[in-house]
Amino acid sequence: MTSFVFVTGNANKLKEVQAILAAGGSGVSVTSQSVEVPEVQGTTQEVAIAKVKAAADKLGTACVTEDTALCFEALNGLPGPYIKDFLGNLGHEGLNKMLKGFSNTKATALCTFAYSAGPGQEPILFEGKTEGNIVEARGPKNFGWDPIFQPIENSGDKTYAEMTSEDKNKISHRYRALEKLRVYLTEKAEKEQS
Ligand SMILES: O=c1nc[nH]c2c1ncn2[C@H]1C[C@H](O)[C@@H](COP(=O)(O)OP(=O)(O)OP(=O)(O)O)O1
Ligand SMILES: [Mg+2]
Repeated sequence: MTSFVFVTGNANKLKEVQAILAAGGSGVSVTSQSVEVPEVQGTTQEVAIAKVKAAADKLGTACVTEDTALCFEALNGLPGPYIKDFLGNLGHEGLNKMLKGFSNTKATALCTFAYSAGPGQEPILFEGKTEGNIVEARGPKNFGWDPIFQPIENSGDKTYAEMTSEDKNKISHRYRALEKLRVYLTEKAEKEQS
C-alpha cells in the first residue's frame, strides 16, 4: 500500500482527495498534516514548488501539497493562484462583477499537486485542468468558488456546487491532477520493490 502525507489547511480538499482515491480502488492512501506554509507570489508552478519545499523542510519528510488556481480567460489568467484572496475579499458577486466589462466568462480551474521526496529534493508537479464559465452563484456555499464555476463537460448546466461530489470528482481539476500523482506514486513503489 502506497501512502503519502498531504499538507493542507483545507478540509474540503482533503475530503475530495480521500474520496477520489477510495473510488479508484487504487491502493494509494493519504494521511494529512495541517501545517501553515508561506505562499509566495508568482506563477502557479512557482507557488506550488515553493510551498512543497517549505512543507518538506518543516516536516523533514516526503510530502505532497496542492495549489488551486482559477484563471479567467478575459483577464489573461488572473486571479490564478491569487484566487483565495480575491474570493475572500470580493466574494462570489465581486468575482462576477470583475467580468462585467467583458463578453468572455470562460475560466479554467487548475489544480497542481507538488511532490517532494524530502527536504532539499526537487519537487515534481502534476497538473489537472477543467474548463468552464463563471456564472452567478448557484448551489451550496460550503467550498470556495464551487457555486460560480460551471464546467463545460458532463454537467449539463450545473455548477460544481450543484453537482454531487461523485460527479464533481469524475471531471474535476483535482481528480485529473491527483490521477497523475497516483500513477507516479504507484510506479515509484513498484520500482522500489523490484
Ligand atoms: O475545488 C474547488 N472548488 C472551489 N474552491 C476551491 C477548490 N479548490 C480550492 N478552492 C479554493 C480554496 C481557496 O480559496 C482557493 C485555493 O487556494 P489554495 O491556497 O490552493 O487553498 P487553501 O489555502 O484553502 O488550502 P492549502 O492549505 O492546501 O493551501 O480556492
Ligand atoms: Mg493555501
